[in-house]
Amino acid sequence: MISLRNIEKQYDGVQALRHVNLDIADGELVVLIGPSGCGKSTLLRTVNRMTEPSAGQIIIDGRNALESDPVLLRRSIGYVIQNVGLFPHMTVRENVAVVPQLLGWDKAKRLRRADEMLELVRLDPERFGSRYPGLLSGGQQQRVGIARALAADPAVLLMDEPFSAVDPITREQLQEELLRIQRDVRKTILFVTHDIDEAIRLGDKICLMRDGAVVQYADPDTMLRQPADAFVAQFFGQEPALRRLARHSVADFVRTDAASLAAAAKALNEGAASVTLTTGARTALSKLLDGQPLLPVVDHAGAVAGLVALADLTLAQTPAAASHVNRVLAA
Ligand SMILES: Nc1ncnc2c1ncn2[C@@H]1O[C@H](COP(=O)(O)OP(=O)(O)OP(=O)(O)O)[C@@H](O)[C@H]1O
Repeated sequence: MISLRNIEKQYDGVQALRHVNLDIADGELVVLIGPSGCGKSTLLRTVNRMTEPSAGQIIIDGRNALESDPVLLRRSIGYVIQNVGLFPHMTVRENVAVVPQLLGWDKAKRLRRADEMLELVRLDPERFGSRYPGLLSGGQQQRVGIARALAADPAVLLMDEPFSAVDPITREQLQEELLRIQRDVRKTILFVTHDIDEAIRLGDKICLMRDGAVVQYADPDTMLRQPADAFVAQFFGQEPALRRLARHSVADFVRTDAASLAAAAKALNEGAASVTLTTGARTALSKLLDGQPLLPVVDHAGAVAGLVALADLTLAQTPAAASHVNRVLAA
């Protein structure tokens, strides 16, 4: 459990954080979001004391973080940033093993651990372990960054816009991977983003900030259904029901009956664009709105897994489609 109590931060003349109170339960992924300059990164960085608060308390698992040795504190908390910050002259495996090395693990143990972490983020250690980071794609580097942050098995992970620098398709894959990893490892995660769909997709809770203060702290569904004020409602936009689709992937809507599988196979043979089971439901909806009446769905091996149709994803188009969508959204 992380408890932030009455946190204030002043820079010369700027009140970056105002009276912030926030409790983050163990194993929860909390997304910080809000307009540019509202204090998201500053708040994130107070947790491992890269930024020292001007006032307030930070309690991590009952211990006052402001009384801990800041260097040891930082080593005990994973940190992932936008451009990863991998060491270019070290191999991928050595990069992942950096914190275990600082913690004094012996070489065999830390390299074994690095390979386990690379497998966790689905990078084959045989193929990627001895490469240098400059030879990896942006998405692969981001996976290495996550593997590195998890290597010493920290209970807490801080992620500051980790997926902002990659293309939208890679971003969706990384989001899916993070959710999968989180199901396995259950870390307490604070995650900063600018992207509302990303916040809704990933957050167990969302903390919306404005001018250094918390405006609303709630699970995504509550935030969308019961915005605390006009600012929150405006921030999340006019279409809360469509926003809620962001929590879903194609797998939640896919039709897998024999007729659908046959139609999907036929469409694929005719060269139709496809989506995967992990494609976000909103991405699938935009493709369908682009004019394709149905989308074949394939699994990770490229095999036909079913199809999604516009009626499945547009709310209330037909009573049957609406009730199917509402069933999924209510689940
Ligand atoms: N080192 C610093 N010195 C002075 N002012 C700072 C410093 N770091 C941040 N600030 C100011 O504190 C406020 C909050 O900044 P912060 O980076 O936390 O916001 P943010 O919500 O993460 O912004 P963005 O979304 O644009 O990254 C801003 O007004 C910023 O200009």
